[in-house]
Amino acid sequence: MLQVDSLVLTVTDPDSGQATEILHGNSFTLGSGEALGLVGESGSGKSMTLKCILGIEPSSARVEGSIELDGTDLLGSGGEELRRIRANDLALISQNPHGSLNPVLPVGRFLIEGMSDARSLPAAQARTRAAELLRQVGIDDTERVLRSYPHQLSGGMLQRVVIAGAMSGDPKLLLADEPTTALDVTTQAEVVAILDEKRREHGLSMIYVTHDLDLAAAICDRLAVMKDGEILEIGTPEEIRDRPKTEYTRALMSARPQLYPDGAPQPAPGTGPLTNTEDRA
Ligand SMILES: Nc1ncnc2c1ncn2[C@@H]1O[C@H](COP(=O)(O)OP(=O)(O)OP(=O)(O)O)[C@@H](O)[C@H]1O
Repeated sequence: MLQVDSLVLTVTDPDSGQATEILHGNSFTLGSGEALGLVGESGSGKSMTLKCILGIEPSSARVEGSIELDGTDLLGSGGEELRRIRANDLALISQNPHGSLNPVLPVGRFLIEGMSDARSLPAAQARTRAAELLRQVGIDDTERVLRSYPHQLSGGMLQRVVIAGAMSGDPKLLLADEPTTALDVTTQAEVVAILDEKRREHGLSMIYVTHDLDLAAAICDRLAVMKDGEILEIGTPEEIRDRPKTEYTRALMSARPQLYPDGAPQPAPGTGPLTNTEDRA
């Protein structure tokens, strides 16, 4: 469903006029319902890859190559149509959920406005649907959360709200950019579990950006290892573990001593029932 071919991103410094190539001709594909982990150290170009797909690269950037979503080249001409496709078919879950939510709107309004048929739904019905969305991401006290403003909720609760909002828009592809980095460890496991569960339930494709090879191996079908703007190798977690093609991948794994400690794939993290204990509101 997604085919990225020879993706090059070049950024020009507005002061010096100097051009720097950030992504160096990367190619990868993503099948329907598949999850790909983009793994690599800081600055390797993971977030920039997602930004190119979303069309939110820096204004000083030039993107070359092609990014096809179900046959439509997102880098092609036809601005309005491409914007519509991106808005309907892609959903971003970023590191900071505050960036996805309007601080002056209660959470209920955010969810209702994100519903594709919001305008045609009677208010009470939209609210019932919003509450149902929250229940699906493990939030029980829906009335209070729907009334709350983002600053009144914890990061973990907000990230669940963002996931609920993403699901309500019925996207084809989830782009998750280190969605749990800002959360405490217990909450991280809960949010990853809910994201993984909902993605599978809805049959969505996903690109999951992370530094954490263990985590990516647990929730993704394939991993792409990135370094300095280049994808070095792509393979299943087992292939990356058993037959790493590059020294860099080997080093990345040896820097993670807990990866496959028994030689067995790790189970998906935190698949138990969710609690709302991290909510401070
Ligand atoms: N707005 C920008 N303008 C110019 N260069 C940028 C900009 N944002 C990031 N870069 C550069 O692009 C490269 C890739 O950055 P990117 O944010 O994609 O890395 P990353 O792998 O996602 O790292 P992290 O895990 O720290 O988020 C880095 O060298 C970074 O300095």
